Amino acid sequence: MPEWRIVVGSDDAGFDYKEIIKRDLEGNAAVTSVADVGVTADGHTNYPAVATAAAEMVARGDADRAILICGTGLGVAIAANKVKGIRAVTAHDSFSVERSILSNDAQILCMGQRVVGIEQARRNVREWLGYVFDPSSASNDKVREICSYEGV
Ligand SMILES: O=C(CO)[C@H](O)COP(=O)(O)O
Repeated sequence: MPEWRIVVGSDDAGFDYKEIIKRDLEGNAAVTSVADVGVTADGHTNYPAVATAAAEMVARGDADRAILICGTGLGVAIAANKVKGIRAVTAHDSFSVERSILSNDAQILCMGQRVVGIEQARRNVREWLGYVFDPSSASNDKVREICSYEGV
């Protein structure tokens, strides 16, 4: 079974889901650590700061993957993708979650608390943990093309 160090983050609009998903991750045998870059219950931070903090942890190798939640899952993905080497996607359905790993080798899954129901969001995370990118797959060339555009 793969083992994951996960970082989670959200803005105010994604706080409730972030907390629920964090608890799920802490109880998941495949997860060895969960770091939380905010926001806290009483704190306010705009989504770009949270998303780039989590993405930088992944880019540095301090975490394997990240989950980011905002209202739509869009802003956190845009911000996280500014960090070199990061592939962050917004995905709310099972198939997209699967392909985000198997096609795109994306390290960051973003979801919107105002878009997807909590049970689907939790399921997405459970399934996401079970997928591992296969570098010998036909998708690898395409992922490498993205990386080389970025100089990674
Ligand atoms: O969904 C968001 C960004 O994509 C965020 O939670 C809310 O952003 P806002 O509409 O700019 O307040």
